[in-house]
Amino acid sequence: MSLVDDTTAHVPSYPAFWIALIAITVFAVQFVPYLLDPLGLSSFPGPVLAKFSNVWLPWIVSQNRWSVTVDQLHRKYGKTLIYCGAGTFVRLAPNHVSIAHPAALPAVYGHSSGTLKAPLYDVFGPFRARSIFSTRSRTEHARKRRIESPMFSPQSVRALEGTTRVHHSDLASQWDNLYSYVKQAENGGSREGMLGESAWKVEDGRVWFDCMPWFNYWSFDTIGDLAFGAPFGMLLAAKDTARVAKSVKAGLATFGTVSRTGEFAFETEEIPVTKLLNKRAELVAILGWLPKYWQSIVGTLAVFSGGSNASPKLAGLAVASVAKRLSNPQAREDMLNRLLDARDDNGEPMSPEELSAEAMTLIIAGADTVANTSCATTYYLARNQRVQAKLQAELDEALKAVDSEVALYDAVKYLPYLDAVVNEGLRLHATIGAGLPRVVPEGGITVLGHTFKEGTCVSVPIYYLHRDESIWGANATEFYPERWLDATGERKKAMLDAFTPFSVGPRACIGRNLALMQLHIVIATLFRRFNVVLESDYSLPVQDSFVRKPRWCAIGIKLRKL
Ligand code: HEM
Repeated sequence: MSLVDDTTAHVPSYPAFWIALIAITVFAVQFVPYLLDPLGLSSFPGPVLAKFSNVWLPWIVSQNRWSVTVDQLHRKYGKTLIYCGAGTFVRLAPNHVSIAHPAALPAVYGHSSGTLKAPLYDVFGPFRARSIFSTRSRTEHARKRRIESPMFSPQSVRALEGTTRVHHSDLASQWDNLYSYVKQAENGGSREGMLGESAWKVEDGRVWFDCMPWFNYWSFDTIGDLAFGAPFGMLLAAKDTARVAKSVKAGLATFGTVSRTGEFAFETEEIPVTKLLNKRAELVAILGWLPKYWQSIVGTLAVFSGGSNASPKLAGLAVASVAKRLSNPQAREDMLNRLLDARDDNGEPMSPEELSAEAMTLIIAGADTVANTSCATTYYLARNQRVQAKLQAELDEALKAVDSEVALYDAVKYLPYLDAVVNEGLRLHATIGAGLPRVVPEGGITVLGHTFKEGTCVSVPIYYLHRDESIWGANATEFYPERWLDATGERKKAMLDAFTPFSVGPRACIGRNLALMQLHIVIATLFRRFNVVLESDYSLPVQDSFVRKPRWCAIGIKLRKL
């Protein structure tokens, strides 16, 4: 009798066996569908790896080249006329086609398209309950949209202006504080230092600092106040910080029994909100494109631990924001009221988890996007002194009778040059630059003469549409607000058809009116008060992960003579 179990003797242990097994598996999983082409996409051009593998797109995203690569591919294949559509259609994955044409916007995103959000959106929420942004169910989305739309109607947004003013004013005051270091330096004071977490230096009669964190402080405080009746306190502390629930589960459990003293009924901790948000954004933009079985493996890799750890902490922020607001029943009307009053078809209110999911969407979708757009617009204005001077002349004239450091929306809403500046910032930066992926419904859809089968993923790349020379002219990559004022007739129509910073259709941005108000007021307030220049003629460094976030933006400011 053998003392060893030799039943494994038939299993070859040499590497060739395993290599062969992996090769056969890869062939079966990737090449067979490629060869069979069940979605009929073989005629569309694209990178070879993208045609048979789901790894190409997440790889590009991980290299921080998402919008730019898609843009380059459309241009590349546009020059190779042998392909159908001459650059309009590019295959980004075995089942995904990017369609770079304004006419594709209504076909892919419009009310009658019938498309649904793609599985990418499954990775966005840390809660089991879906938010208005992350849900892929049409019925659930329609219910949430009905509840939340009135919060963002033009009238409701106008009513919020008063609450936002204090934060515009705090931002301007903090930049005044920074500028006061110039005078102090002239009187022998220090030439560099810190205001909160913001490093500054004095040179050439200006104070120099990175403005990106300041736009974050301002924007997050504003949304905190609008949504939950209190700012996070970032702007006054000049610090990327907020108090969050240490354990989401413990936080959620207190919602029904929350204390009325303003004290949290659970353990809390301080977190650097925007730093964690950026880490999480990097990770979800990669994970979202991977098949489900890869997501759980990749998410645990040490290299992504920052992003993985960020998710529960940001969920803790939503939980703490809701809990704090619930502890103050006397709070003025805010967005949370609307969510609290909402009832489903069975008369049931939102669960604590659903409330938190919506709160997190409001914080992230509302604050991050506005901060990034404001920063990018500031960059372009600082880089273009001609444009800045022209804007300031318009603001000086329009606001000469206004006795307030913060611009009133009524006074700046219809200023043509300011409006053109805001549009140009949204166009050129393309805060959400990627194509937003949608799944083709049963029966298929036809876009620009091509019928896509059920289950195909289609998207329209915003960054490309905003820079297409055939629409915007040879100077498409320049910051040139005049284009909005000079264009008329067919040309203006073509521009408006391609301009889609907030997307279109039933899943378009719900906060558009609020975003436009915020952008008009903050640009008018800061540029009327300060002349802003860049440290050098650098390109704006951007983290391109779903939202395009400036990584930093070093500027020098000087108080204008008002
Ligand atoms: C410059 C600022 C902003 C830009 C460029 C922007 C852009 C967008 C875009 C392109 C979408 C569609 C996303 C998709 O289909 O995946 C979207 C959706 C959304 N945005 Fe905004 N947004 C901005 C500001 C805001 C603000 C201020 C809020 C609210 C406080 C907000 C709340 C939302 C929500 C809740 C959705 C999901 C809507 C739905 O699915 O029904 N956004 N946004």
